[in-house]
Amino acid sequence: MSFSLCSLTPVSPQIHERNSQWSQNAKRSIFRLSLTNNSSRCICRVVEQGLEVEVASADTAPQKQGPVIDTKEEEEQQQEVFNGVATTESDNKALNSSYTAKKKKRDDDDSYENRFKLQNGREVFQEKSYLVGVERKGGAEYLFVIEESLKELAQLADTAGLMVVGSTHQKLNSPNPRTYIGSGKVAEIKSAIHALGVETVIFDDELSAGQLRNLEKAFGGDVRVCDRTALILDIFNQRAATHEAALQVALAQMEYQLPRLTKMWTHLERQAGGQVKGMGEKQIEVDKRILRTQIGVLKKELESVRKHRKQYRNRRVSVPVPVVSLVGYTNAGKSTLLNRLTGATVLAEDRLFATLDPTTRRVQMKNGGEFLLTDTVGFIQKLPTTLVAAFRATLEEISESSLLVHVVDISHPLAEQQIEAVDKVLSELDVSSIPKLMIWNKVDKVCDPQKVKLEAQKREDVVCISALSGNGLDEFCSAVQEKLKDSMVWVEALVPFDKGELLSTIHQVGMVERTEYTENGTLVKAHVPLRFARLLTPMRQMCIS
Ligand SMILES: Nc1nc2c(ncn2[C@@H]2O[C@H](COP(=O)(O)OP(=O)(O)OP(=O)(O)O)[C@@H](O)[C@H]2O)c(=O)[nH]1
Ligand SMILES: [Mg+2]
Repeated sequence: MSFSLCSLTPVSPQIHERNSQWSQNAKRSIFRLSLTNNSSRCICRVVEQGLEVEVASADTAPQKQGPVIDTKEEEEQQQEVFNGVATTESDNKALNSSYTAKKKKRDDDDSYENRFKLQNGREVFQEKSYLVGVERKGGAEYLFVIEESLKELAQLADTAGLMVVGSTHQKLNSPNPRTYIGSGKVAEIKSAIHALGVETVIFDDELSAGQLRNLEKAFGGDVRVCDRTALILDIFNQRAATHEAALQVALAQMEYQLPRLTKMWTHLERQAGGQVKGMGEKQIEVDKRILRTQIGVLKKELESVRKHRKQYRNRRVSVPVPVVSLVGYTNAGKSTLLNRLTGATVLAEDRLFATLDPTTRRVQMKNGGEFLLTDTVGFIQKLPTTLVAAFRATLEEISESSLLVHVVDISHPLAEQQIEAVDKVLSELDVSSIPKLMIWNKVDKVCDPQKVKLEAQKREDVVCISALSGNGLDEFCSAVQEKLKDSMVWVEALVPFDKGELLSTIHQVGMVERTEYTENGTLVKAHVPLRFARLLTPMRQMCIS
């Protein structure tokens, strides 16, 4: 299959990687789409089956510029000024200002070099970004107040490897359909762009294709405009570590991209002096067709990957150990908890969206009981619908669990809003019938842990823990067991002596209340998962007779 170069609106801030700009995932059978918006370096690169299919214009990474000024000459000039060799005051001033300009240029070059940072094991160029938010007048539409939402956006930008140099917000009745913000605000941001050397402007809400285009035009130059969704997609793109996650992210990026493919080819008409009028429009159609084909191919590939995972899951189900899923806001401590309880080594760090792929590990309790614990992708407010849809299949694991453990960072000032945001996503996933347990994590970080613990005791189904220190983990396991018991059925079965392995499975997956040895076998009274109870049916009958 081959794909042609197409011109696309920017999906996200370009994270310039030194040396290997495109090849990070080259061995994976995925489509990798990276974009820049400068018309001179508009690129779409598609990688399939580990092969680079087509590449055009490699002029993407800003080349490191060599020092523009001759340091020696500059030092001599400076000496002359300080030694009073310059004859007149105007000469002095001229030399001074020339020196300042050259020094600034050299500092810029130095800071340019310093802006290459190691990010997720890759060296990336930190673009200077400026954040913009809109607060709706009288609207209780959003969970977070604008300042907090922008703070979170800054965290997202930092996670993506960008350098935030400023931010602003505006109160509006409703967003401007052309530019999202008002014209005065556009002008204000434009001045900030010049003053701060901004390269990317990030909006806290999803922008339409027209708004993106109009804003880029208004800001002028090479300034890139993107929105929260594109930024999150970019982080996911950087973090996707498995084949399935990479496919899901690529699909979400393309679906985000499709409606935004407009009017990018009008430069062709201008170059041809109007003789090829309509050519731009045609090219958009071609681009859209290419993208739709790619989306189709990706969906098929995802389907086959999922089939595989399902088969694996079915095999797992044959041993009916209850599955407990950890859900929660990003950075709440889900992976830390999984690691602590199971000795797993899932990446846990103080960054948003550290985890994308589910990881399942066995938890062995002190009383011999077991359950499987699954760590999942974190949620966030204003989670793009394209992403929820893309990750639906991964999150389906959640819908097959016996219990959902909602992990909350109780030390976070917006813990309550984060709980609401998580509940909102869970309601979209249709998992309301699964029992839930809430964990207030990071209790070691709050000012008054005792007060928080007392508050938790007053509530039903809340346990206080510190995943980091291990405090409260025994209570957590007991609470999980109690909750699991609610979803199990009571059985009394007579297990023949030659079925010893069944007896140990009952101990493993259920909660045994009593065992008695009789002439015909072992009489067991226990709570067991429904699926397993069915397996015991013949023995239950024996018991009844
Ligand atoms: N003080 C304190 N820090 C914690 C605790 N649990 C987790 N953390 C820290 O919180 C940060 C985020 O932890 P993770 O386990 O990566 O959070 P997560 O919920 O898996 O995050 P995502 O994968 O991004 O959704 C890390 O820096 C952890 O060390 C805790 O109980 N106390
Ligand atoms: Mg995690």
